[in-house]
Amino acid sequence: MYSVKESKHDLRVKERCFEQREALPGEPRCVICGRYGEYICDQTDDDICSVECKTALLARIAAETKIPVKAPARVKVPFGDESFCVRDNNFPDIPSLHASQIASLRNKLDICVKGEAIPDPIMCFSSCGLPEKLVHNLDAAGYTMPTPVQMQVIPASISNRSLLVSADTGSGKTASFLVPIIAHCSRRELQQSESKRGPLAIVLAPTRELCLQVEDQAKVLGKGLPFKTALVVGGDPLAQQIYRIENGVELIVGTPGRLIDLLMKHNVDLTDVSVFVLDEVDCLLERGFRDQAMQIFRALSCPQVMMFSATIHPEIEKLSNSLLNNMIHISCGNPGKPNKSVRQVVIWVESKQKKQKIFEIIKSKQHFKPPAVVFVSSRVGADLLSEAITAATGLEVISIHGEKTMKERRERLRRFLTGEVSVVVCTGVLGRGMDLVKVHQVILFDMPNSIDEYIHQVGRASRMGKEGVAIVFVNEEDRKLFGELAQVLKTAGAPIPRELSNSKFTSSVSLGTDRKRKLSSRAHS
Ligand SMILES: Nc1ncnc2c1ncn2[C@@H]1O[C@H](COP(=O)(O)OP(=O)(O)OP(=O)(O)O)[C@@H](O)[C@H]1O
Repeated sequence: MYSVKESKHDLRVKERCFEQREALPGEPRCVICGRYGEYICDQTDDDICSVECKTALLARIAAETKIPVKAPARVKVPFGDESFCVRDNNFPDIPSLHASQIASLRNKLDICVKGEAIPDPIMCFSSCGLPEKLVHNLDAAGYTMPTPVQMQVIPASISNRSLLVSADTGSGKTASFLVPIIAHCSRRELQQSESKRGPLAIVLAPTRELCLQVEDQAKVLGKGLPFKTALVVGGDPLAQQIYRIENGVELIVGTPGRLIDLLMKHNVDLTDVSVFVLDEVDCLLERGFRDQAMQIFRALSCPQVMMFSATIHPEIEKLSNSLLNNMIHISCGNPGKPNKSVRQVVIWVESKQKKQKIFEIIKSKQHFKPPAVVFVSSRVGADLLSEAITAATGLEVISIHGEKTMKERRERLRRFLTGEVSVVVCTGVLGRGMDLVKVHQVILFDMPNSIDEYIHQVGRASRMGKEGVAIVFVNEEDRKLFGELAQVLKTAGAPIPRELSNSKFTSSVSLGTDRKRKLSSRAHS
């Protein structure tokens, strides 16, 4: 079946991928998971680490008869040092793990779960009967292996359970809800006639930019499948959005206000909507958005609800428990804290000195690491600061905020993402959810209003565990956040400016206790 290449110390063939050690430099690597390629798969001559990965390899080859089989590069799993392959319905010959083993794997992956009968995490995207084309699209997008949040959320979602998911910024939450949505939508197409094509899923997000990004990603992952999307955000002509929906779409991605507007003015049939996602749920359930989000929820008939954020408070848990039955709570990594991969550099700068300070940073070859995002607290401030930086440094700097037209916002974001301009000054519109992959530096020129927004803005400096830096200006005006900020810095081992630690607004808060936002229980299954 397979040859044992090197097994002097342990003659037992490794059944499972996680039993295998990491490969040392120069050693063969498993073509599936990148661990030590201890064996050779006879059928392919590829290096593999275990029976499990051999089965995965053969299944992949069988599934990809039309697609040339390539040996994937070593998979980099960003959180924790290991990736695990657990149970896969496609590979019945692999013995399933006991509940205690699953619990231990979740522990190692930093996945916490709460709820009844929680499905096991999956090992790869070809599990759970996802359409072949979707698996191919994931692979083509470079998603060789699911991230921990995807490992747990995808099977839980496919089992039709409502979910409340908290996971670090940049950990892959978007695909964790898009993959099951696309799989679900593709299934409907097979069963229903072309003439009946009301939407099947709605994703709500708080900003237009985030909706654009989610819709773009949905299109990439759903390419070639019978899966159409509609973007419903303010600033774009409503008539076009209605036309698109009337012509049949599977997924609507939108902001709450525009979606309500559309639903009130037009008769959109929501009967078939069975999946409702609230991305950045804590923001969507805050005053301002909550009524609109609830109005949309009530217009649906018992949908599966999936809620996501890097910052979920107990009140959100309480609210969701009161609205939904038999929910699963999933927490991955260290939600409720700034991403560990971002170095936080907090500097005490008096308000009058802030501009001078940012000019110095941007002029400094040592400190300026473009492309960079600068966060400010007001729209006027964004315009003024972008102009001032241009005047002082000669760099072209653009601003993005809610007062710009949608056309301008799109165009400016495009110029920033394509590298045409290297600095963007913005309000919170880019603070949450935005996947600014090339950005490794953010500057919080103004502290945001809450420590949660701080966590999200800092998170723009790192995706998938890449290292980044957040430079943060603070002064006495931010005193209401001193306690929480000092605690967050202490937990991260980041230096705390003397003025901040000596402030009476900081000292009233104990720096000894960690912010506890994780689910209280680990792996109940
Ligand atoms: N399985 C995967 N393999 C490789 N890259 C992935 C995978 N899943 C997601 N990514 C990439 O990781 C990055 C972060 O993903 P995503 O934007 O979904 O994070 P997030 O958890 O929603 O973050 P945030 O809380 O900041 O919104 C994206 O660039 C995405 O393309």
